[in-house]
Amino acid sequence: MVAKHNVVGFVGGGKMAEALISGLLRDTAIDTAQVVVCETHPERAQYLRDTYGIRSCGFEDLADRADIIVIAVKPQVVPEVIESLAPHITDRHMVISVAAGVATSTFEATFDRTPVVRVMPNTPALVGQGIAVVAPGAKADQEHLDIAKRILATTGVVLQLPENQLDAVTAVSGTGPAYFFLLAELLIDAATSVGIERDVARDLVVQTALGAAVMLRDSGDDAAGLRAAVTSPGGTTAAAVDVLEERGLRDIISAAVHAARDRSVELGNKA
Ligand SMILES: NC(=O)C1=CN([C@@H]2O[C@H](COP(=O)(O)OP(=O)(O)OC[C@H]3O[C@@H](n4cnc5c(N)ncnc54)[C@H](OP(=O)(O)O)[C@@H]3O)[C@@H](O)[C@H]2O)C=CC1
Ligand SMILES: O=C(O)[C@@H]1CCC=N1
Repeated sequence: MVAKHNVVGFVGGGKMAEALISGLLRDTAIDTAQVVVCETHPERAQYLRDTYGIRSCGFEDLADRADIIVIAVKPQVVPEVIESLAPHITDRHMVISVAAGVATSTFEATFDRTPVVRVMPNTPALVGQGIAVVAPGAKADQEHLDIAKRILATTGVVLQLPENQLDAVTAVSGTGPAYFFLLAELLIDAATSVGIERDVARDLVVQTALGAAVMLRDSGDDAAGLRAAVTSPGGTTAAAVDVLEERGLRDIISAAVHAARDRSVELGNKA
């Protein structure tokens, strides 16, 4: 974990910040006094105070208390956050940004001596099952990367990749939970259309997804191999997969990932 003297300050207290805060606080070595948040909505700030026992404050106070500043606002808001933080950033700060698409150079253009680490986490961080990819900016050294990795490790798996892969990562694992949630939503609806009660359908779909994910992770076999093992010749799975292939699921998934990657690039260009 971060050291006892570190204070992590979140700018933006939305869904992603909450997932990271919950992970941090699951680590028994970190105290609630080591996490602060700056959030514009008073009721959201209140919720975070009530739920996690952390403090909320304004920009100046946050920069004063925290040495690790996590940027967790929407990419479109990043420029105004940089402007608001700039007068308060000193040599003791480092910045971790989770904003989709926003390059470390965007921060470095204003915070010229500040180490910046760009991170793409995902919301399963909330339940300790996240995956986050970290990429160092020009001023970040191994110590800053290690701090970012230790923070993210409280929420799940951490990988390091070059920053030029982060838009693609955003399209796969950052956005990825939504692909699986949509599939679950559609499967549950389809289950009810063949006569299964909705709550039973939910149990069937959730446990099937969990079992498939654990097999993918632990069996040593790849996705195609595991699918082949379910697919008896001339059987039910073949009937279903034929429909998915004929109707273009491969192209649909590929187009979706490209669209998400392109949007990440676009968000970064606007920031
Ligand atoms: N959600 C996800 O799955 C993931 C999100 N991310 C990234 O995390 C970042 C946050 O996303 P997410 O948590 O979903 O977004 P949210 O909108 O849930 O959270 C952002 C919060 O910050 C508040 N806010 C806006 N401006 C300021 C400001 N100037 N100072 C303080 N707080 C402010 C927002 O208020 P308001 O609503 O008024 O704008 C909102 O409550 C984004 O950059 C996103 O790309 C990365 C990986 C996954
Ligand atoms: O939808 C978004 O833009 C953010 C980034 C990745 C997941 N959610």
